[in-house]
Amino acid sequence: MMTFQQIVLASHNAGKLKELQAMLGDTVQLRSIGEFSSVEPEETGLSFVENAILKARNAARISGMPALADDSGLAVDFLGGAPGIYSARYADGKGDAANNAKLLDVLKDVPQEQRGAQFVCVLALVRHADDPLPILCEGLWHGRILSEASGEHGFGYDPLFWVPERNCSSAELSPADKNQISHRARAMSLLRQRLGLA
Ligand SMILES: O=P(O)(O)OP(=O)(O)OP(=O)(O)OC[C@H]1O[C@@H](n2cnc3c(O)ncnc32)[C@H](O)[C@@H]1O
Ligand SMILES: [Mg+2]
Repeated sequence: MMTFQQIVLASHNAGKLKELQAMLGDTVQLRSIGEFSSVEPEETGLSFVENAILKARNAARISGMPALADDSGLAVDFLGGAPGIYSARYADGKGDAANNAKLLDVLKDVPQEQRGAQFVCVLALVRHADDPLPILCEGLWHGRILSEASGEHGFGYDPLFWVPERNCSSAELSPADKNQISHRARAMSLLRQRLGLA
């Protein structure tokens, strides 16, 4: 069993840090890569897996600590899986509100039954920058894209993501509830098993 007291989280997204730390509890402390560097690596991979590994290696190199990365995004069926790995950059780096506005606009004439989508999360954990065997865990969360934003919790695309098992948007879930059922929760549950924390 691998034991870690502190891991650097290879993410500049405060929402991810909050969710992942809540899921890990106090057995492992996540430290943000923002404590070490404000430079974000270019996400040049063609898959969630490649980008997660790239971010984890970069953070381990900068911090000298074991590193966990989360590469995630929203895959919309009608758009052939877009924005996918480009979710953060969908509106050319203008941020969450612009990403959401663009998605609503692109789907404006698409009927409900064709608005299926899934959130994807890949977690990659490396013990050091050149780790030849990163631990990889993935999680999917199936839902639908709403035709208008709803809810104040969460971050990113949460206000547009309808959660069928709860009959509300992801941004209407309490943080604790989202952390039980989300794509990130599923990936983290697998990671906890791999680390012997489950
Ligand atoms: O790369 P880091 O620094 O971790 O932070 P990021 O926000 O750029 O993260 P990604 O590159 O993985 O892009 C993920 C995109 O998917 C969105 N996303 C991921 N998980 C989400 C969630 O649980 N709820 C809403 N949106 C989410 C998020 O807002 C981004 O637009
Ligand atoms: Mg990113």
